[in-house]
Parts: sequence; structure tokens; C-alpha cells
Amino acid sequence: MIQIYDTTLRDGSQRTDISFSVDDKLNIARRLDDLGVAFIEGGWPGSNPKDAEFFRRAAKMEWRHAKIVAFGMTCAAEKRAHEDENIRALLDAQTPYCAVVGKSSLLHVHEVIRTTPQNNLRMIEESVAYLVQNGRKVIYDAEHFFDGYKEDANYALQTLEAALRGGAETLVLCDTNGGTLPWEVGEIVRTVRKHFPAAQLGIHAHNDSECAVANSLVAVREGCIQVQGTINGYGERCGNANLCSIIPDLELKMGLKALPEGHLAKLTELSHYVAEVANLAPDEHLPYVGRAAFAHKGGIHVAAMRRTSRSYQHIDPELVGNRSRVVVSELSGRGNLLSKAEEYGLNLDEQFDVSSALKDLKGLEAQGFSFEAAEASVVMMLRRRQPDYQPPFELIDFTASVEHRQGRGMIAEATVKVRVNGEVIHTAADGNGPVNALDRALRKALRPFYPEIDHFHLKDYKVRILDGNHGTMATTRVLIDTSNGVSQWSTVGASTNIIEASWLALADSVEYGLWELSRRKTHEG
Ligand SMILES: CC(=O)SCCNC(=O)CCNC(=O)[C@H](O)C(C)(C)COP(=O)(O)OP(=O)(O)OC[C@H]1O[C@@H](n2cnc3c(N)ncnc32)[C@H](O)[C@@H]1OP(=O)(O)O
Ligand SMILES: CC(=O)C(=O)O
Repeated sequence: MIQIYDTTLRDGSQRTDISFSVDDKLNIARRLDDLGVAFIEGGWPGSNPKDAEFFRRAAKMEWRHAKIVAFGMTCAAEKRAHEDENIRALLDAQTPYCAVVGKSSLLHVHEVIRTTPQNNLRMIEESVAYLVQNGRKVIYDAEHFFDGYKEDANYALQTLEAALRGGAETLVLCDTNGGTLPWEVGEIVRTVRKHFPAAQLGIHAHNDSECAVANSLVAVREGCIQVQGTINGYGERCGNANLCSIIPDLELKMGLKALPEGHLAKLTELSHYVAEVANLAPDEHLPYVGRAAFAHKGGIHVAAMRRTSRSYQHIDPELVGNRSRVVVSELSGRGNLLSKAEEYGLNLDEQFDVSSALKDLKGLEAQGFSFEAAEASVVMMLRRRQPDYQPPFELIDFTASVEHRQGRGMIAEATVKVRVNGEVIHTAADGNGPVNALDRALRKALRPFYPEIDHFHLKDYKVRILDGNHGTMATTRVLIDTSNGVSQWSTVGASTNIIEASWLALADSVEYGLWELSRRKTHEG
């Protein structure tokens, strides 16, 4: 079993743009415990009042799987461990484990903490020993270990010896600046193992040369039994080793246990949860847990996936709690449309001309539509081509006008003429802008037939100019997200006229919402 040591709440919060509240930290810690990691590093109690409060509150909580760890540094160069306030704060945190970071590199000894190599060894041994004497288990983080080893291997090894003499349970080799490459990590860990065959080793890698995950895996192959990292790879500068990749790599590729049985499937949800609490958009392209990790866009890929899911997926996404997705775009083949139709429960019969639908779709993409994020527009496009389809309404005309009148400011008005069940309805409405006026006029026309339309709410309205060098003549793409409180859908329109682009997205949105509703009624009824 590999020990997963999560430092999202300490090193993760050293990422720019992250500032967790105490409640945020406790909530994340709860979820990490639920995932089943072995250690949760909650913060640095000697750093700030929030971290100290985290430990006060965490001490009163029950943890099922994880040990809570308080982090701090060795005593100051001019102090003894028992008189150092940071060491005191570590004891006050009342955690079963403390992580102590110390210097392995002579550059840091001479130029950063400005002491002698001998005094640094004293600081390490004495700090670890004092915590151990006070009933704590100590994980020793050898900061800049790989750089220090390259400067002076003998001294770097002496720092580990000092930590072991002090009673450290685990020696964690840190690639603090993230510049070490996997084969260097492999070689150095192998040498450390030879020097300390009985010691428990760990790895803490940063991602500055994009090797943090690879370095962690290599270190495990060379005998490290603890892997430190963060959820989504959050961390100082370019981040820490991403546990959302490392854990499945260990379990699914290397055949090692890292979590309790069956818990791996909780990983995707946890990754999104932590992103949400951190107030960061989830990175869709993260391996294993990203929304795009198993999204298939190229027509060739989707065609193959329809025959065997192993063709373009390295694992079954459900193992990590993720799922496969098919995306429709100008790069689609017939398979993409067929898959999307199946996903939305459309039965395309043998007469259905998929190739012609695909050709039209590609033509629209060339005009500026983008269907990738507007699946409801794809569904409507397919549904309208089915012979049994009865549209809930047909547009005859619309007008939209905007005026500026002295003393009255801006005025927007729209009229809509639609046919519903053979009846022509002609309505007018004003609004705070032309799209709002059109929306209101359309709702007014449809409400008597479809009162449910009042539950459709616009959630997002995104406008993008596609060819900026055409100035105000540019093609505009409008993407609309709509919700009825139960489900949410997205539609697209594109035109050189922003009102037309908006109308196309709006009309698709209303039509899809009504179609989905009638389909649900049919299923329920
Ligand atoms: C590799 C890592 O990620 S380690 C974690 C880094 N995280 C953080 O720094 C976040 C939390 N840090 C803090 O809140 C503050 O920096 C504190 C409370 C720890 C210290 O604050 P201050 O006392 O104002 O010191 P400041 O941060 O300016 O300088 C660091 C001091 O620690 C000393 N120091 C640095 N590393 C060590 C070490 N391993 N052992 C002992 N002393 C050390 C430095 O020499 C310096 O002391 P000096 O100015 O007396 O020489
Ligand atoms: C301990 C730590 O955070 C580092 O060396 O990067």
C-alpha cells in the first residue's frame, strides 16, 4: 500500500489565486478523508490564525482514514528546538503527525538561512527529536533534496541521517524547485535507498519542468512508499504533483494500492469539488478527472469507439468516476451524429440521411456556428429532419427595434409572428434590450399553448466575434444556456447580424425545451 499524503491545504494553498477559509479547509479535509488518503497536511499552524484554528477544530473531529498532519520548519538557526515558537505551534496543533521541513542544500544553508552546515544538522536532529519526545510522529521533508544532492551528495545524505537520528518515521525527498528530470530522480532515490535500506522514503515533487507526476512514479518504482501531492496539482508556482493522476496511475497501471477498495471512483467528483471550493474553473483537460479526459471529437475516433471502447481510451472512465462523451463539430463523422442521437433517445431510422445532416452541420460550422457546446441545437437539427416531427411553433416574422429618445433613454421593442397548431399569433413586447424584447414577445405568443415556458430561464448568454478584423461587420456567435430547474441545455446561433444570431439560439432553446418536455410527458404518461 502506497501512502497518499495530501498537501492541498498547505502547499496547494501556496498557489496564486487560492485562499481557503477555515470552513473550506475542513470541508476539503472531510472529503479527502472520505476518499481514503493516508495523510492530510492541514497547514502551517505557526503561519497564521486561520491555520491554527483549522487544527483546533480538526482535533475535535473524527477522521476515518486519514491522519492529520501539521507542517512547520526546523527551529531557527540561533534557537534551541524547545524555545522555538514554530515548533511550539506544531505541538499546540495536537496532531498525531508533524511534518518538519529542513535544508538539504548547502546553497540554502550558506546563503538563505545563513548558518553553518553543522548547525543545520543540529537544527534538523534537535527539532525532530523534540517533537518525537513530545509524542509526535515526524515526517521529515528534505527540502531541495535533489538539488542539494547534486551540489554535495555527502552533505545531503548527512541531513537525512540527522533526521533519522532525531527519530523521523519517514524521509521525504523533495524536488522543491521542480527542475529534476525522471531519470535523475530514479538514480538519486536508488542511491538513497542503498544508504538507508531500512528507512521509509517518500517523494514530494513540484511541476516546474512538467515532470512532477513522472518523478513521483519513478520514485515509487525505486522504493518510495509515500507520495506527497495535491488535488488537481494545485501548488506553489506551477504546482505540485497531481494526485488525481498519480493515484490512478499507481492503482490502475502499477498494480499498487493507494486508496481503500472501491474508493478510486470518487476521484473525479473530489477533483471538481476542490476546484469549486478553490473558486477555480475545473481544468477540463486534466487526465483521468477532466471533463474532456474521455471526450471524443474526431470522427475516426468516434467511429472506432462505437465498435470498441478500448480503441481510444486507456482505461474505463468509470473506474475514476468519469464518463465518456461524444462531441459534435466540423471534425465529426456520421458516427458522432449517430452517437448523439442515441444519447438523446432519437431513433434515426434507416431512411434518415445522416450524411446530409452532417454536411449541413459542417456548412453551418463554416458560417460560424459551433455545435460542440450547443448539443440542444444538434438535437433539434436532427429532430427536425425526422418525418414525424411536429414543431411546437413555426416562425413567420419577427422585428426588433432599438431607439434612443431624448428624455426617455433607450427603448427596445420586438414583434413576433408565429404559427402554433395552425393558428397565427402576433405579439409585441418591450424589453431592456432587443433580445430581451424578442424573448418576451415569443413567450407571450407561446404561453397560452405552453404555460411551462415560464419555467425556462436564461442562465448564460455568451457573444463572440469570430473575425475581429471585420470590425462591426464581423460574424457573431451567440451561445445560450437555458434551464427549466430540472435540466439545462445549450444552443447556438451565428450571423453577421447579432439580433439574428441571438434569435436563432433563442428559438432553438425554446423549441428544445418544449420538445424535451413533451418527450418527458410521453415517457411518464
Ligand atoms: C518548500 C516550502 O514550500 S516550505 C513552506 C513555505 N510556506 C510558507 O512560507 C507559508 C507560511 N510562511 C509564513 O507564514 C512565514 O514565512 C513564517 C511565519 C513561516 C515565517 O515568517 P517570518 O518569521 O516573518 O520570516 P520570513 O518568512 O520573512 O523568513 C523566513 C525565515 O525562516 C528561516 N528559515 C527558512 N527555512 C528554514 C528552515 N528550514 N529552518 C529554519 N529556519 C528557516 C529563514 O532563514 C528566515 O529567518 P531569518 O530571516 O531569521 O533568517
Ligand atoms: C516541503 C515542500 O513543500 C517542498 O520542499 O517543496
